[in-house]
Amino acid sequence: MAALAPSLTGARRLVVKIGSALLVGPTGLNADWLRGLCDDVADLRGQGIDVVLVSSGSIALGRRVLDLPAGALSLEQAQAAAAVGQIRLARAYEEALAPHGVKTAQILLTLEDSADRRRYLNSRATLQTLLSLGVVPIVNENDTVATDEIRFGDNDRLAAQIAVTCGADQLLLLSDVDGLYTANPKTDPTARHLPVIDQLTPEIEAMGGDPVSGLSKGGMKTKLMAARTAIAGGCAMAIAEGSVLRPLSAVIDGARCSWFLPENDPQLARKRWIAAMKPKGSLQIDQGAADALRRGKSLLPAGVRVVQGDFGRGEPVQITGPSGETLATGLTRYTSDEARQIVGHHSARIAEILGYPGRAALIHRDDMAV
Ligand SMILES: Nc1ncnc2c1ncn2[C@@H]1O[C@H](COP(=O)(O)OP(=O)(O)O)[C@@H](O)[C@H]1O
Ligand SMILES: N[C@@H](CCC(=O)OP(=O)(O)O)C(=O)O
Repeated sequence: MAALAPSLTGARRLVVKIGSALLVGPTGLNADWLRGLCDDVADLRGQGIDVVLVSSGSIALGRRVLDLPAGALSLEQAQAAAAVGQIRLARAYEEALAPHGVKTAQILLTLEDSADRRRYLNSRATLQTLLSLGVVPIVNENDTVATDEIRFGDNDRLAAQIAVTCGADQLLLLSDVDGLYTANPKTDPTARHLPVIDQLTPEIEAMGGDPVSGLSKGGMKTKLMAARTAIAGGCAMAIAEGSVLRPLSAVIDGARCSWFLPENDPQLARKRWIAAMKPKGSLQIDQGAADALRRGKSLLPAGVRVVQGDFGRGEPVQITGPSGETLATGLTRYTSDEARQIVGHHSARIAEILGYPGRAALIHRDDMAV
């Protein structure tokens, strides 16, 4: 059965969620661990995989800085701790990724941001743009305003929402447990590990218990809720033990984990998602390019005749045929200004025309719904 599990190196876009207990230890931030994680992230980026990090830890970090007593915090204390901890958390990621030449961005969201259409579209566009610029976004809940989220602790679900929002094909929850067991393994010695879950049955859902660790919020319950969101959106989800020094390498090398398989084909889900986007502009292509698209090829600048509209990298554009008929929607790898300069030219001339190197395709096949 384990043969069915996807591989992280096969991901196109990967979201990794980091639980508080991994990042923050008794003496504060686990700096060596964070460095190892970021080494892994940089390796994956180097392989052309987009990476988004959803990181918990602001409250755990902030409460140490503020010397707050052990045990449950009041809502106000938790919000104050989050405000203090988040600034350090974001800085720590920035410092660990900068030596690899990887840029970072901080995104703070609440669950309401995905419920409100305009805010959802804005956050999606920002994420897309950051990813198309090669940035690794560091996402957390906006704990200082999201009271419910603090009470329920929702970074597992937030991560799943982010994964679906940005069209990720894999979501990895790094936790203090190496996957889903038939019962909580910390309290039930008979609990059995489940390597691959291909359907979220009521029996599976009933296995999700609360956390035991004092720093964590959601336990297995919110991870199963996250799985529901992710797999329905065509995104495979894994739960892995993350405390080893290079946690992503460990998963790649076969460390035990649980995979939840997507209900829909991730490529198909992504294509549907692209097809539903409102185009920011259009590209009229010639007959040769239209034929190539039908044969499953990417769109090269040489086959484009006219560029219309004003769009940025990673934004949706409509592709029309020689007589103006709609052929596809795709995410462009060049801005409208760049596209206007390179269309009609062979891809080998892109660097010479723009003054910097770029991708051969104007729209890659994977980013196109025909
Ligand atoms: N069926 C289960 N399988 C595995 N872990 C479970 C299960 N039910 C409850 N748990 C608990 O969930 C914990 C993981 O969730 P949590 O502590 O919230 O992690 P994180 O901080 O990574 O979000 C485990 O350490 C375990 O105590
Ligand atoms: N947003 C909160 C964490 C909430 C949460 O989900 O925590 P965890 O169960 O450790 O992933 C914080 O940064 O402290």
